[in-house]
Amino acid sequence: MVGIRGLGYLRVQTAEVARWRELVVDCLGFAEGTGPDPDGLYGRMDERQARLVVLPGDTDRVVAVGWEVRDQFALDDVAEAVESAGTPVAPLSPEEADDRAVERAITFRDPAGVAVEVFFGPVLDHGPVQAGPGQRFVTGAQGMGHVVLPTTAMDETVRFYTEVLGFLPRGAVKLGGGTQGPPHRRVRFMGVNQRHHSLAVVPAPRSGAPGVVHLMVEVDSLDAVGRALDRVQRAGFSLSSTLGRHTNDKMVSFYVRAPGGWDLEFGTDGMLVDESHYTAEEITADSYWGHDWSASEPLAAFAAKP
Ligand SMILES: Cc1ccc(O)c(O)c1CC[C@@H]1C(=O)CC[C@]2(C)C(=O)CC[C@@H]12
Ligand SMILES: [Fe+2]
Repeated sequence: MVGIRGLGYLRVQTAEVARWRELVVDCLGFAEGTGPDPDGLYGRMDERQARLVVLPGDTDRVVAVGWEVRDQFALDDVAEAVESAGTPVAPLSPEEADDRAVERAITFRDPAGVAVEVFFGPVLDHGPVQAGPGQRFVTGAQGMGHVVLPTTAMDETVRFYTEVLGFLPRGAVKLGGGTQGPPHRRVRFMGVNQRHHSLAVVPAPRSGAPGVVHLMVEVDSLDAVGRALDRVQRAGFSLSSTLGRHTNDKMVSFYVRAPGGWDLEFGTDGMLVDESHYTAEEITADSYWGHDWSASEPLAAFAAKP
């Protein structure tokens, strides 16, 4: 389909690694792996050594979004396409690649200012994935999940991901319920595999930390979502949105606020896109039911300049 096959990993930094551990390990059922930074948190979902890496830092922000390609040839193709589009590309050093448990990777900035890494050859950990009881993450051919990135350069960001990196448009939703009159601002969804969207971009008033709106991960049962929802509430995390079912990817999910003012979306029952029939549609509601955002604090990405 396209060079990039899926969301491979997300690296973030935080001033509150311990609270992150309570959220992702104790509540959301990530298995805890090990990695090069003894003070970091390495969240496993499957045979990969780590999908969600939480590193200690003084501010809360995304460090890198890692996209996976098939092999070394696909990686070279991506590097060439990005360079030709006028964006400087740097290889990661062998030490940096080891650090990420991949064979080789490159890095560059997207028009939203996010550090992107593209890699091939993830190193596997064949030990059992000690995820939450009875819980399995949905990854494999659909990748780790999806990320939603804020951008002050909407058109360039969408053009970059679609025309340079080969992401496929997977529809849109107007912001403000479409009541504001043209020109409309839209959230745009993009995919690289059968997961409806691996990436969405949202127009935002400013750039900078945290540089992300949410990360979505999927599990294989509604009961696992419900139990995680019980645990996040018992552990005193605030729900950004109640449980609901989205109209585009059909995912049943809730959103929980992570330290740093962005969200983790935790869902199940996402649809599989069949590219032989799919056309990009515009939805007019987030959800069939649920997804009440009214009690949540504003996302840091949409707050006025600090
Ligand atoms: C509409 C939708 C479909 C599938 C998703 O995985 C998903 O996260 C969303 C929600 C996107 C949602 C939005 O459209 C408007 C602006 C919102 C409410 C935010 O500020 C965060 C989530 C955003
Ligand atoms: Fe989402």
